[in-house]
Amino acid sequence: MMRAIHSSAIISPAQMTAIDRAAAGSGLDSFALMNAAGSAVGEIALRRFPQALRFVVLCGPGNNGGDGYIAARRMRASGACVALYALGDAPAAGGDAARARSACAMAPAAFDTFVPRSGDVIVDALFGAGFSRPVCEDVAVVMRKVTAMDLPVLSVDLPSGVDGRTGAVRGESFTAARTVTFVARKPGHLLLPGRMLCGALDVIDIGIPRRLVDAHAGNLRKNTPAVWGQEAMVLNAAVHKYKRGHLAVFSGGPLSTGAARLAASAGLASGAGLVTLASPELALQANAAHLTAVMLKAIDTAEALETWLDDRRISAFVLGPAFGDVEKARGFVTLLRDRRLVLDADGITAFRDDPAVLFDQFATGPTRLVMTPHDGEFARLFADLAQDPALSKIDRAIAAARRSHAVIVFKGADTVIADPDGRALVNANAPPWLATAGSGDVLAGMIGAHLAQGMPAFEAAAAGVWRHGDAGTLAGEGMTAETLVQAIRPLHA
Ligand SMILES: NC(=O)C1=CN([C@@H]2O[C@H](COP(=O)(O)OP(=O)(O)OC[C@H]3O[C@@H](n4cnc5c(N)ncnc54)[C@H](OP(=O)(O)O)[C@@H]3O)[C@@H](O)[C@H]2O)[C@@H](O)CC1
Ligand SMILES: Nc1ncnc2c1ncn2[C@@H]1O[C@H](COP(=O)(O)OP(=O)(O)O)[C@@H](O)[C@H]1O
Ligand SMILES: [K+]
Repeated sequence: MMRAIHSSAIISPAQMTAIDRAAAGSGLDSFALMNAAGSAVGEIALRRFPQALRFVVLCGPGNNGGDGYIAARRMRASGACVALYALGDAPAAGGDAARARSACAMAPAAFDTFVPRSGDVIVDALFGAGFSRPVCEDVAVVMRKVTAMDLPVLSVDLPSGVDGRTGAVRGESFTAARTVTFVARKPGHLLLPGRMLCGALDVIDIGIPRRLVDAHAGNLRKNTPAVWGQEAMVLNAAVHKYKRGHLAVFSGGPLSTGAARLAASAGLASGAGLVTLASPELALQANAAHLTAVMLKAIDTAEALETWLDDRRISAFVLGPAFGDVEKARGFVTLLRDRRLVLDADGITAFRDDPAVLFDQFATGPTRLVMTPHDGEFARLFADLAQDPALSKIDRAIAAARRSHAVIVFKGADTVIADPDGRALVNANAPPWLATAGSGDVLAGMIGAHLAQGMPAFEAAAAGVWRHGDAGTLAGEGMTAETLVQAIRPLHA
Protein backbone atom coordinates (compact mmCIF):
# COMPACT_ATOMS: atom_id res chain seq x y z
CA MET A 1 0.00 0.00 0.00
CA MET A 2 1.57 3.28 -1.02
CA ARG A 3 1.92 6.14 1.44
CA ALA A 4 2.21 9.81 0.62
CA ILE A 5 4.97 11.86 2.23
CA HIS A 6 4.30 15.17 3.95
CA SER A 7 7.88 16.22 4.65
CA SER A 8 9.07 19.63 3.48
CA ALA A 9 12.54 18.37 2.51
CA ILE A 10 13.75 19.02 -1.04
CA ILE A 11 16.43 16.65 -2.26
CA SER A 12 18.69 17.12 -5.27
CA PRO A 13 19.10 14.25 -7.74
CA ALA A 14 22.70 13.84 -6.52
CA GLN A 15 21.55 13.56 -2.90
CA MET A 16 18.90 11.09 -4.03
CA THR A 17 21.62 8.95 -5.57
CA ALA A 18 23.55 9.07 -2.30
CA ILE A 19 20.42 8.06 -0.37
CA ASP A 20 19.95 5.25 -2.83
CA ARG A 21 23.47 4.00 -2.24
CA ALA A 22 23.10 4.28 1.50
CA ALA A 23 19.87 2.29 1.30
CA ALA A 24 21.62 -0.47 -0.66
CA GLY A 25 24.58 -0.29 1.75
CA SER A 26 22.29 -0.79 4.71
CA GLY A 27 20.96 -3.99 3.20
CA LEU A 28 17.76 -2.68 1.63
CA ASP A 29 16.78 -4.50 -1.54
CA SER A 30 16.99 -1.94 -4.36
CA PHE A 31 14.64 -3.96 -6.55
CA ALA A 32 12.05 -3.83 -3.78
CA LEU A 33 12.34 -0.04 -3.87
CA MET A 34 11.82 -0.02 -7.63
CA ASN A 35 8.90 -2.36 -7.19
CA ALA A 36 7.32 0.00 -4.65
CA ALA A 37 7.92 2.97 -6.94
CA GLY A 38 6.63 1.37 -10.13
CA SER A 39 3.62 -0.19 -8.41
CA ALA A 40 2.65 3.21 -6.98
CA VAL A 41 2.84 4.69 -10.47
CA GLY A 42 0.64 1.93 -11.87
CA GLU A 43 -1.94 2.34 -9.12
CA ILE A 44 -2.06 6.11 -9.49
CA ALA A 45 -2.44 5.77 -13.26
CA LEU A 46 -5.37 3.39 -12.84
CA ARG A 47 -7.04 5.49 -10.17
CA ARG A 48 -6.53 8.92 -11.72
CA PHE A 49 -7.09 8.13 -15.40
CA PRO A 50 -10.12 5.81 -15.57
CA GLN A 51 -10.96 7.31 -18.95
CA ALA A 52 -7.89 5.73 -20.58
CA LEU A 53 -8.60 3.51 -23.57
CA ARG A 54 -4.94 2.52 -23.59
CA PHE A 55 -2.01 3.17 -21.26
CA VAL A 56 1.15 3.77 -23.26
CA VAL A 57 4.24 3.25 -21.13
CA LEU A 58 7.38 4.83 -22.59
CA CYS A 59 10.47 3.36 -20.95
CA GLY A 60 13.97 4.82 -21.05
CA PRO A 61 17.22 2.88 -20.69
CA GLY A 62 17.77 3.54 -16.96
CA ASN A 63 15.94 2.95 -13.70
CA ASN A 64 13.25 5.46 -14.61
CA GLY A 65 12.39 3.01 -17.37
CA GLY A 66 12.57 0.24 -14.75
CA ASP A 67 9.77 1.93 -12.83
CA GLY A 68 7.85 2.04 -16.09
CA TYR A 69 8.11 -1.74 -16.62
CA ILE A 70 6.83 -2.38 -13.10
CA ALA A 71 3.96 0.06 -13.64
CA ALA A 72 3.09 -1.66 -16.93
CA ARG A 73 2.94 -5.03 -15.21
CA ARG A 74 0.75 -3.62 -12.42
CA MET A 75 -1.70 -2.06 -14.90
CA ARG A 76 -1.80 -5.12 -17.14
CA ALA A 77 -2.57 -7.28 -14.06
CA SER A 78 -5.64 -5.15 -13.41
CA GLY A 79 -6.93 -5.86 -16.93
CA ALA A 80 -6.08 -2.50 -18.48
CA CYS A 81 -4.95 -2.22 -22.09
CA VAL A 82 -1.22 -1.46 -21.94
CA ALA A 83 1.24 -0.77 -24.76
CA LEU A 84 4.94 -0.68 -24.02
CA TYR A 85 7.69 1.15 -25.93
CA ALA A 86 11.40 1.18 -25.11
CA LEU A 87 13.86 3.91 -26.02
CA GLY A 88 17.47 3.10 -26.86
CA ASP A 89 19.47 0.18 -25.63
CA ALA A 90 18.05 -2.47 -23.34
CA PRO A 91 18.82 -1.76 -19.67
CA ALA A 92 22.21 -2.95 -18.46
CA ALA A 93 22.10 -6.67 -17.77
CA GLY A 94 22.00 -7.61 -14.11
CA GLY A 95 20.58 -4.27 -12.99
CA ASP A 96 17.19 -3.56 -11.47
CA ALA A 97 15.78 -2.09 -14.69
CA ALA A 98 16.70 -5.23 -16.67
CA ARG A 99 15.08 -7.34 -13.97
CA ALA A 100 11.95 -5.19 -14.08
CA ARG A 101 11.83 -5.50 -17.83
CA SER A 102 11.95 -9.28 -17.80
CA ALA A 103 9.53 -9.49 -14.86
CA CYS A 104 7.06 -7.43 -16.86
CA ALA A 105 6.69 -10.25 -19.41
CA MET A 106 5.66 -7.88 -22.19
CA ALA A 107 7.92 -7.35 -25.16
CA PRO A 108 8.37 -3.61 -25.67
CA ALA A 109 8.11 -2.19 -29.18
CA ALA A 110 10.76 0.21 -30.48
CA PHE A 111 10.19 3.80 -29.38
CA ASP A 112 10.15 5.18 -32.92
CA THR A 113 7.18 2.97 -33.84
CA PHE A 114 4.90 4.68 -31.33
CA VAL A 115 1.94 6.48 -32.93
CA PRO A 116 -0.13 8.37 -30.37
CA ARG A 117 -3.87 8.05 -30.67
CA SER A 118 -6.92 9.55 -29.10
CA GLY A 119 -7.79 7.83 -25.78
CA ASP A 120 -4.14 7.20 -24.90
CA VAL A 121 -2.80 8.02 -21.46
CA ILE A 122 0.99 8.28 -21.56
CA VAL A 123 3.08 6.96 -18.68
CA ASP A 124 6.35 8.82 -19.14
CA ALA A 125 9.21 6.71 -17.77
CA LEU A 126 11.91 7.93 -20.16
CA PHE A 127 14.25 9.91 -17.90
CA GLY A 128 14.23 10.87 -14.25
CA ALA A 129 17.08 11.61 -11.90
CA GLY A 130 19.66 10.47 -14.44
CA PHE A 131 18.61 12.88 -17.20
CA SER A 132 21.93 14.22 -18.36
CA ARG A 133 21.73 15.97 -21.74
CA PRO A 134 19.17 17.60 -24.03
CA VAL A 135 16.58 15.18 -25.45
CA CYS A 136 17.25 14.06 -28.99
CA GLU A 137 15.01 15.05 -31.89
CA ASP A 138 13.18 11.66 -32.08
CA VAL A 139 12.03 12.05 -28.49
CA ALA A 140 11.25 15.73 -28.93
CA VAL A 141 8.99 14.94 -31.89
CA VAL A 142 6.94 12.49 -29.80
CA MET A 143 6.73 14.97 -26.93
CA ARG A 144 5.42 17.67 -29.26
CA LYS A 145 2.87 15.28 -30.82
CA VAL A 146 1.54 14.19 -27.44
CA THR A 147 1.27 17.80 -26.31
CA ALA A 148 -0.44 18.84 -29.55
CA MET A 149 -3.00 16.03 -29.15
CA ASP A 150 -3.55 17.07 -25.53
CA LEU A 151 -3.09 13.49 -24.30
CA PRO A 152 -2.81 13.13 -20.51
CA VAL A 153 0.73 12.37 -19.34
CA LEU A 154 1.64 10.77 -16.01
CA SER A 155 5.35 11.33 -15.47
CA VAL A 156 7.51 9.07 -13.37
CA ASP A 157 9.72 11.08 -11.00
CA LEU A 158 9.92 14.11 -13.32
CA PRO A 159 8.48 15.07 -16.68
CA SER A 160 11.16 13.77 -19.04
CA GLY A 161 13.16 16.69 -20.37
CA VAL A 162 13.04 18.59 -17.06
CA ASP A 163 16.31 18.83 -15.18
CA GLY A 164 15.62 17.73 -11.60
CA ARG A 165 18.37 19.93 -10.19
CA THR A 166 17.41 23.21 -11.83
CA GLY A 167 13.85 22.89 -13.17
CA ALA A 168 15.15 23.86 -16.62
CA VAL A 169 13.90 22.17 -19.79
CA ARG A 170 16.71 20.69 -21.83
CA GLY A 171 15.63 20.54 -25.44
CA GLU A 172 11.98 19.62 -25.05
CA SER A 173 9.81 18.07 -22.34
CA PHE A 174 6.51 16.44 -21.64
CA THR A 175 3.84 18.53 -19.96
CA ALA A 176 2.45 16.20 -17.31
CA ALA A 177 -1.05 16.15 -15.90
CA ARG A 178 0.44 14.40 -12.86
CA THR A 179 3.90 13.50 -11.66
CA VAL A 180 4.69 10.76 -9.17
CA THR A 181 8.00 11.17 -7.36
CA PHE A 182 9.64 9.23 -4.58
CA VAL A 183 10.99 9.99 -1.10
CA ALA A 184 10.96 13.82 -1.42
CA ARG A 185 10.44 16.68 -3.85
CA LYS A 186 13.36 17.57 -6.09
CA PRO A 187 14.21 21.20 -6.97
CA GLY A 188 12.85 20.68 -10.48
CA HIS A 189 9.36 20.08 -9.05
CA LEU A 190 9.29 23.57 -7.52
CA LEU A 191 11.49 25.77 -9.69
CA LEU A 192 10.19 27.22 -12.95
CA PRO A 193 9.59 26.11 -15.59
CA GLY A 194 9.68 22.57 -14.14
CA ARG A 195 6.90 23.28 -11.67
CA MET A 196 4.49 24.25 -14.44
CA LEU A 197 5.25 21.01 -16.30
CA CYS A 198 4.69 18.61 -13.38
CA GLY A 199 0.93 18.99 -12.99
CA ALA A 200 -0.33 17.58 -9.69
CA LEU A 201 2.53 16.09 -7.69
CA ASP A 202 2.40 12.92 -5.60
CA VAL A 203 5.38 12.27 -3.32
CA ILE A 204 5.45 8.59 -2.43
CA ASP A 205 7.18 6.80 0.43
CA ILE A 206 8.89 3.72 -1.05
CA GLY A 207 10.29 2.48 2.25
CA ILE A 208 13.65 4.25 2.51
CA PRO A 209 14.21 4.87 6.23
CA ARG A 210 13.89 8.48 7.33
CA ARG A 211 17.31 8.41 9.02
CA LEU A 212 18.99 7.78 5.65
CA VAL A 213 17.06 10.61 4.05
CA ASP A 214 17.92 13.00 6.88
CA ALA A 215 21.58 11.99 6.78
CA HIS A 216 21.92 12.98 3.13
CA ALA A 217 19.41 15.79 2.79
CA GLY A 218 20.93 19.27 2.77
CA ASN A 219 19.55 22.54 4.00
CA LEU A 220 16.89 22.96 1.37
CA ARG A 221 13.18 22.82 2.20
CA LYS A 222 9.83 23.90 0.93
CA ASN A 223 8.65 27.07 2.69
CA THR A 224 5.89 26.14 5.15
CA PRO A 225 4.83 27.56 8.53
CA ALA A 226 6.67 24.64 10.17
CA VAL A 227 9.94 26.28 9.12
CA TRP A 228 9.36 29.58 10.91
CA GLY A 229 6.34 29.11 13.19
CA GLN A 230 8.48 28.59 16.32
CA GLU A 231 10.08 32.00 15.84
CA ALA A 232 6.78 33.87 15.46
CA MET A 233 5.79 36.16 18.31
CA VAL A 234 2.98 34.86 20.50
CA LEU A 235 0.77 37.56 21.98
CA ASN A 236 -0.23 37.54 25.64
CA ALA A 237 -1.64 39.99 28.16
CA ALA A 238 1.81 41.38 28.99
CA VAL A 239 2.39 42.66 25.48
CA HIS A 240 2.35 46.34 24.57
CA LYS A 241 2.79 48.00 21.23
CA TYR A 242 6.53 48.60 21.55
CA LYS A 243 7.06 44.93 22.36
CA ARG A 244 5.41 44.14 19.04
CA GLY A 245 8.10 46.18 17.33
CA HIS A 246 8.40 49.61 15.74
CA LEU A 247 8.89 49.53 11.99
CA ALA A 248 10.09 52.54 9.98
CA VAL A 249 9.49 52.76 6.23
CA PHE A 250 11.17 55.39 4.05
CA SER A 251 8.96 57.23 1.59
CA GLY A 252 9.92 58.52 -1.85
CA GLY A 253 9.34 62.08 -3.05
CA PRO A 254 5.96 63.86 -3.43
CA LEU A 255 5.01 62.10 -6.65
CA SER A 256 5.96 58.59 -5.54
CA THR A 257 4.67 57.98 -2.05
CA GLY A 258 2.26 55.10 -2.64
CA ALA A 259 4.79 52.27 -2.57
CA ALA A 260 6.10 53.17 0.87
CA ARG A 261 2.55 53.56 2.20
CA LEU A 262 1.72 50.08 0.94
CA ALA A 263 4.77 48.70 2.73
CA ALA A 264 3.87 50.61 5.89
CA SER A 265 0.25 49.48 5.99
CA ALA A 266 1.35 45.89 5.27
CA GLY A 267 3.78 46.17 8.18
CA LEU A 268 1.01 47.19 10.52
CA ALA A 269 -1.33 44.48 9.25
CA SER A 270 1.45 41.90 9.67
CA GLY A 271 1.79 42.60 13.36
CA ALA A 272 4.25 45.44 13.96
CA GLY A 273 3.05 47.39 17.01
CA LEU A 274 3.84 50.76 15.44
CA VAL A 275 4.79 51.83 11.96
CA THR A 276 6.25 55.22 11.07
CA LEU A 277 6.63 56.53 7.57
CA ALA A 278 9.83 58.56 7.29
CA SER A 279 9.01 61.06 4.59
CA PRO A 280 10.79 63.91 2.81
CA GLU A 281 9.36 67.27 3.87
CA LEU A 282 7.97 67.83 0.37
CA ALA A 283 5.97 64.59 0.52
CA LEU A 284 4.52 65.10 4.00
CA GLN A 285 1.25 66.54 2.70
CA ALA A 286 0.66 63.71 0.24
CA ASN A 287 1.43 61.11 2.86
CA ALA A 288 -0.56 62.78 5.62
CA ALA A 289 -3.62 62.86 3.42
CA HIS A 290 -3.61 59.07 3.21
CA LEU A 291 -2.43 57.84 6.58
CA THR A 292 -4.37 57.01 9.70
CA ALA A 293 -2.81 54.39 11.97
CA VAL A 294 0.61 54.73 10.36
CA MET A 295 2.59 57.62 11.88
CA LEU A 296 4.53 60.20 9.94
CA LYS A 297 7.96 61.74 10.53
CA ALA A 298 9.85 64.23 8.39
CA ILE A 299 13.27 62.87 7.48
CA ASP A 300 15.12 64.64 4.69
CA THR A 301 18.75 64.48 5.54
CA ALA A 302 21.34 62.10 6.92
CA GLU A 303 21.61 64.37 9.96
CA ALA A 304 17.88 64.11 10.66
CA LEU A 305 18.03 60.35 10.30
CA GLU A 306 21.04 60.10 12.58
CA THR A 307 19.21 61.96 15.31
CA TRP A 308 16.08 59.84 14.87
CA LEU A 309 18.13 56.66 15.11
CA ASP A 310 18.96 57.50 18.72
CA ASP A 311 15.56 55.96 19.38
CA ARG A 312 16.63 52.33 19.62
CA ARG A 313 13.01 51.25 19.96
CA ILE A 314 12.72 51.59 16.18
CA SER A 315 13.49 47.96 15.63
CA ALA A 316 13.45 47.52 11.84
CA PHE A 317 13.49 49.56 8.63
CA VAL A 318 12.29 49.20 5.05
CA LEU A 319 14.15 51.21 2.46
CA GLY A 320 13.64 51.13 -1.29
CA PRO A 321 10.04 51.07 -2.52
CA ALA A 322 9.84 54.04 -4.94
CA PHE A 323 12.56 55.76 -2.93
CA GLY A 324 14.01 57.41 -6.05
CA ASP A 325 17.10 59.19 -4.79
CA VAL A 326 19.84 56.56 -5.01
CA GLU A 327 22.58 58.74 -3.56
CA LYS A 328 20.45 59.47 -0.53
CA ALA A 329 19.65 55.76 -0.30
CA ARG A 330 23.34 54.89 -0.08
CA GLY A 331 23.88 57.46 2.68
CA PHE A 332 20.87 56.22 4.65
CA VAL A 333 22.00 52.59 4.39
CA THR A 334 25.36 53.54 5.87
CA LEU A 335 23.57 55.00 8.88
CA LEU A 336 21.39 51.89 9.15
CA ARG A 337 24.22 49.39 8.86
CA ASP A 338 23.92 48.10 12.41
CA ARG A 339 20.10 47.94 12.32
CA ARG A 340 17.64 45.38 10.94
CA LEU A 341 16.84 46.40 7.39
CA VAL A 342 14.76 45.26 4.41
CA LEU A 343 16.33 46.61 1.24
CA ASP A 344 14.06 46.50 -1.80
CA ALA A 345 13.68 48.12 -5.23
CA ASP A 346 15.62 51.44 -5.48
CA GLY A 347 17.46 50.56 -2.28
CA ILE A 348 18.98 47.59 -4.13
CA THR A 349 19.53 49.45 -7.39
CA ALA A 350 21.40 52.18 -5.49
CA PHE A 351 24.37 49.81 -5.12
CA ARG A 352 24.53 48.53 -8.71
CA ASP A 353 27.86 50.26 -9.45
CA ASP A 354 29.64 48.93 -6.39
CA PRO A 355 27.74 46.18 -4.57
CA ALA A 356 30.70 45.44 -2.29
CA VAL A 357 30.13 48.80 -0.60
CA LEU A 358 26.78 47.46 0.55
CA PHE A 359 27.92 43.95 1.39
CA ASP A 360 30.90 45.11 3.46
CA GLN A 361 28.67 47.14 5.76
CA PHE A 362 26.79 44.03 6.84
CA ALA A 363 29.74 41.63 6.88
CA THR A 364 30.09 41.28 10.64
CA GLY A 365 27.62 40.71 13.44
CA PRO A 366 24.29 38.93 13.24
CA THR A 367 22.53 38.64 9.88
CA ARG A 368 20.26 41.69 9.83
CA LEU A 369 19.87 42.66 6.16
CA VAL A 370 17.12 41.16 4.00
CA MET A 371 17.16 41.95 0.28
CA THR A 372 14.13 41.26 -1.90
CA PRO A 373 15.24 41.41 -5.55
CA HIS A 374 13.19 40.33 -8.54
CA ASP A 375 15.17 38.99 -11.52
CA GLY A 376 16.17 42.43 -12.81
CA GLU A 377 17.31 43.71 -9.43
CA PHE A 378 19.17 40.48 -8.73
CA ALA A 379 21.15 40.87 -11.96
CA ARG A 380 22.12 44.41 -10.97
CA LEU A 381 23.91 43.27 -7.81
CA PHE A 382 24.97 39.76 -8.84
CA ALA A 383 25.54 39.94 -12.61
CA ASP A 384 27.93 36.96 -12.70
CA LEU A 385 25.55 34.69 -10.78
CA ALA A 386 22.57 35.77 -12.87
CA GLN A 387 24.41 34.91 -16.09
CA ASP A 388 25.92 31.56 -15.08
CA PRO A 389 23.83 28.95 -16.93
CA ALA A 390 25.06 26.10 -14.72
CA LEU A 391 23.40 27.57 -11.64
CA SER A 392 19.83 26.95 -10.53
CA LYS A 393 17.80 29.72 -8.94
CA ILE A 394 18.54 28.06 -5.59
CA ASP A 395 22.30 28.05 -6.28
CA ARG A 396 22.14 31.70 -7.26
CA ALA A 397 20.23 32.76 -4.17
CA ILE A 398 22.55 30.86 -1.81
CA ALA A 399 25.69 32.25 -3.47
CA ALA A 400 24.24 35.77 -3.34
CA ALA A 401 23.36 35.40 0.35
CA ARG A 402 26.87 34.21 1.18
CA ARG A 403 28.47 37.05 -0.75
CA SER A 404 26.24 39.81 0.60
CA HIS A 405 25.88 38.58 4.19
CA ALA A 406 22.16 39.12 3.71
CA VAL A 407 19.09 36.96 3.55
CA ILE A 408 18.12 36.96 -0.12
CA VAL A 409 14.48 36.74 -1.14
CA PHE A 410 14.85 36.02 -4.85
CA LYS A 411 11.30 36.77 -5.99
CA GLY A 412 9.07 35.25 -8.64
CA ALA A 413 6.44 32.53 -8.81
CA ASP A 414 9.14 30.27 -7.35
CA THR A 415 10.60 32.66 -4.76
CA VAL A 416 13.76 31.31 -3.13
CA ILE A 417 14.78 32.47 0.35
CA ALA A 418 18.45 31.94 1.20
CA ASP A 419 20.54 32.59 4.29
CA PRO A 420 24.30 33.28 4.30
CA ASP A 421 24.73 30.06 6.31
CA GLY A 422 23.52 27.96 3.35
CA ARG A 423 19.92 27.29 4.38
CA ALA A 424 17.38 27.81 1.63
CA LEU A 425 13.65 27.52 1.05
CA VAL A 426 11.56 27.40 -2.09
CA ASN A 427 8.14 28.98 -1.82
CA ALA A 428 5.18 27.44 -3.58
CA ASN A 429 1.98 29.10 -2.34
CA ALA A 430 2.02 32.28 -4.44
CA PRO A 431 -0.87 32.71 -6.90
CA PRO A 432 -0.03 34.32 -10.26
CA TRP A 433 -2.18 37.38 -9.58
CA LEU A 434 0.47 38.54 -7.14
CA ALA A 435 2.11 39.83 -10.31
CA THR A 436 0.59 43.29 -9.88
CA ALA A 437 2.05 46.70 -9.20
CA GLY A 438 2.85 47.23 -5.55
CA SER A 439 2.73 43.59 -4.51
CA GLY A 440 6.48 43.56 -3.86
CA ASP A 441 6.15 46.67 -1.69
CA VAL A 442 3.59 44.84 0.43
CA LEU A 443 6.02 41.93 0.82
CA ALA A 444 8.81 44.25 1.96
CA GLY A 445 6.55 45.70 4.66
CA MET A 446 5.50 42.25 5.83
CA ILE A 447 9.10 41.09 6.23
CA GLY A 448 9.89 44.38 7.96
CA ALA A 449 7.16 43.71 10.53
CA HIS A 450 8.64 40.30 11.34
CA LEU A 451 12.11 41.78 11.70
CA ALA A 452 10.67 44.50 13.95
CA GLN A 453 9.14 41.82 16.18
CA GLY A 454 12.54 40.21 16.62
CA MET A 455 12.27 37.18 14.36
CA PRO A 456 15.67 36.07 12.98
CA ALA A 457 16.16 37.44 9.47
CA PHE A 458 15.79 34.12 7.64
CA GLU A 459 12.57 33.17 9.41
CA ALA A 460 11.26 36.75 9.12
CA ALA A 461 11.73 36.62 5.37
CA ALA A 462 10.29 33.13 5.00
CA ALA A 463 7.23 34.00 7.06
CA GLY A 464 6.75 37.15 4.98
CA VAL A 465 6.89 35.30 1.69
CA TRP A 466 4.51 32.59 2.87
CA ARG A 467 1.97 35.02 4.38
CA HIS A 468 2.18 37.12 1.20
CA GLY A 469 1.22 34.07 -0.86
CA ASP A 470 -1.49 33.17 1.63
CA ALA A 471 -2.95 36.70 1.53
CA GLY A 472 -2.86 36.66 -2.28
CA THR A 473 -4.78 33.40 -2.34
CA LEU A 474 -7.34 34.76 0.09
CA ALA A 475 -7.68 38.07 -1.79
CA GLY A 476 -8.32 36.16 -5.01
CA GLU A 477 -7.82 36.96 -8.66
CA GLY A 478 -8.53 40.59 -9.36
CA MET A 479 -6.85 41.73 -6.18
CA THR A 480 -4.78 44.89 -6.07
CA ALA A 481 -1.91 45.65 -3.73
CA GLU A 482 -4.40 47.49 -1.51
CA THR A 483 -6.79 44.55 -1.18
CA LEU A 484 -3.78 42.28 -0.65
CA VAL A 485 -2.94 44.21 2.51
CA GLN A 486 -6.50 43.77 3.74
CA ALA A 487 -6.26 40.02 3.22
CA ILE A 488 -3.17 39.52 5.42
CA ARG A 489 -4.14 36.98 8.05
CA PRO A 490 -2.83 36.96 11.63
CA LEU A 491 0.49 35.24 12.11
CA HIS A 492 -1.11 32.41 14.02
CA ALA A 493 -4.25 32.10 11.89
N1 LIG B 1 16.46 6.87 -6.07
C1 LIG B 1 15.81 5.77 -5.70
O1 LIG B 1 15.88 5.36 -4.59
C2 LIG B 1 14.98 5.12 -6.69
C3 LIG B 1 14.94 5.56 -8.01
N2 LIG B 1 14.06 5.11 -8.88
C4 LIG B 1 14.02 5.54 -10.26
O2 LIG B 1 15.31 5.61 -10.81
C5 LIG B 1 15.44 6.79 -11.57
C6 LIG B 1 16.86 7.17 -11.75
O3 LIG B 1 17.41 6.15 -12.50
P1 LIG B 1 18.80 6.32 -13.28
O4 LIG B 1 19.79 6.88 -12.33
O5 LIG B 1 19.08 5.04 -13.90
O6 LIG B 1 18.48 7.46 -14.31
P2 LIG B 1 17.36 7.61 -15.45
O7 LIG B 1 16.58 8.82 -15.11
O8 LIG B 1 16.65 6.37 -15.69
O9 LIG B 1 18.23 8.03 -16.73
C7 LIG B 1 19.46 7.41 -16.98
C8 LIG B 1 19.47 6.79 -18.36
O10 LIG B 1 18.97 7.69 -19.32
C9 LIG B 1 19.99 8.01 -20.27
N3 LIG B 1 19.84 9.39 -20.64
C10 LIG B 1 19.94 10.47 -19.87
N4 LIG B 1 19.63 11.59 -20.55
C11 LIG B 1 19.32 11.17 -21.81
C12 LIG B 1 18.94 11.84 -22.99
N5 LIG B 1 18.75 13.17 -23.02
N6 LIG B 1 18.72 11.12 -24.09
C13 LIG B 1 18.86 9.78 -24.08
N7 LIG B 1 19.23 9.10 -22.98
C14 LIG B 1 19.47 9.78 -21.86
C15 LIG B 1 21.27 7.69 -19.57
O11 LIG B 1 22.24 7.41 -20.52
P3 LIG B 1 23.78 7.76 -20.25
O12 LIG B 1 23.80 9.20 -19.80
O13 LIG B 1 24.21 6.85 -19.17
O14 LIG B 1 24.41 7.58 -21.54
C16 LIG B 1 20.86 6.47 -18.75
O15 LIG B 1 20.84 5.33 -19.56
C17 LIG B 1 14.62 7.78 -10.80
O16 LIG B 1 14.28 8.88 -11.59
C18 LIG B 1 13.43 6.92 -10.40
O17 LIG B 1 12.47 6.92 -11.43
C19 LIG B 1 13.03 4.15 -8.46
O18 LIG B 1 13.29 2.93 -9.10
C20 LIG B 1 12.91 3.97 -6.98
C21 LIG B 1 14.18 3.96 -6.27
N1 LIG C 1 3.57 34.67 -11.64
C1 LIG C 1 3.68 34.88 -10.32
N2 LIG C 1 3.20 33.96 -9.47
C2 LIG C 1 3.29 34.17 -8.14
N3 LIG C 1 3.86 35.26 -7.58
C3 LIG C 1 4.37 36.20 -8.38
C4 LIG C 1 4.32 36.06 -9.79
N4 LIG C 1 4.91 37.14 -10.33
C5 LIG C 1 5.31 37.93 -9.31
N5 LIG C 1 5.00 37.36 -8.12
C6 LIG C 1 5.27 37.92 -6.79
O1 LIG C 1 4.72 39.24 -6.72
C7 LIG C 1 5.66 40.14 -6.11
C8 LIG C 1 6.04 41.19 -7.13
O2 LIG C 1 7.05 42.00 -6.64
P1 LIG C 1 7.82 43.05 -7.54
O3 LIG C 1 8.33 42.39 -8.77
O4 LIG C 1 8.79 43.76 -6.68
O5 LIG C 1 6.63 44.02 -8.00
P2 LIG C 1 6.32 45.52 -7.56
O6 LIG C 1 7.60 46.28 -7.66
O7 LIG C 1 5.32 45.98 -8.56
O8 LIG C 1 5.78 45.50 -6.19
C9 LIG C 1 6.81 39.27 -5.63
O9 LIG C 1 6.59 38.86 -4.30
C10 LIG C 1 6.76 38.08 -6.56
O10 LIG C 1 7.32 36.93 -5.98
K1 LIG D 1 10.04 10.64 -16.42
